[in-house]
Amino acid sequence: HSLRNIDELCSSIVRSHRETSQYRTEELLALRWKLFSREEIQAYQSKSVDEMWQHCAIRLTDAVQYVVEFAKHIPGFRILSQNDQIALLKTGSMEVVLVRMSRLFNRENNTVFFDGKFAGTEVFKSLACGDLITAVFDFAHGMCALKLTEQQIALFTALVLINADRPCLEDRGRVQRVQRSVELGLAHILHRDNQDSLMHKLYQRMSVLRSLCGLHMEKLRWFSQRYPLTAHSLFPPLYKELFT
Ligand SMILES: CCS(=O)(=O)c1ccc(CC(=O)Nc2nc(-c3ccccc3)c(C(=O)c3ccccc3CC(C)C)s2)cc1
Repeated sequence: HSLRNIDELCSSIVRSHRETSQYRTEELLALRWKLFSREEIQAYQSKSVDEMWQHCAIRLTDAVQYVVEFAKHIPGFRILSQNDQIALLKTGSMEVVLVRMSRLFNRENNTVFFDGKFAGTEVFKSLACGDLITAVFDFAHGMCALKLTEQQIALFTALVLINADRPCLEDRGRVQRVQRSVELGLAHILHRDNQDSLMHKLYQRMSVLRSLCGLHMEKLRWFSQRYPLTAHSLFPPLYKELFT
């Protein structure tokens, strides 16, 4: 790995992160204080469980769509087999969405960007999965505390996605080689930013992410047992494809 092609790898990952971030951080920071009114919060809280789940699943699927685009622009990702690309997206796309979402988290009033404004946990009450919501907010809080730059987020999310430990990979060796180059890219960026100490913190975040996504899958299983019709016919196809 000459330094030149690590540099090239980093810039192509940062470029595809920029091109596939649904919202640019700066435009969202302008919205930071746009909160839901009492009436709007009431409206969310009076939705039925399956209505609110469906509403969220649609927004989550939008965000996942951009992650799929991001993955397709990562040089090493494209050379993997179709099946390995699907396997990595199946287990990694939600994790990438959660990392990306945390850049739009306002730590001052503990709100996350949702449906065009910033929402506190009370907005998600009718989902009936308070522990998942608390865990998502706590994770976002922890990510914000690291104050990652967009470039660091780009390399970190590429590493979250290209993970050779994922289940049912056909060519684990090839994924390992791509993962290694992305790891070198992240280490290069952190060294350049004089923040080598962040690396082990990011690895800790990755294990929190894994348990958080496990909780999301567990809640989704609970939901689809209780509301099979909604889960099977009203959820977006991509959501079903990736999360069930
Ligand atoms: C991710 C790319 S981005 O450009 O940063 C971006 C792009 C778009 C948005 C707007 C957006 O869709 N925000 C959503 N927020 C939440 C949410 C919800 C509960 C707590 C915290 C955030 C969504 C969810 O549906 C969600 C997310 C994580 C776990 C669980 C759920 C709900 C389950 C039941 C489907 S969607 C935000 C950020």
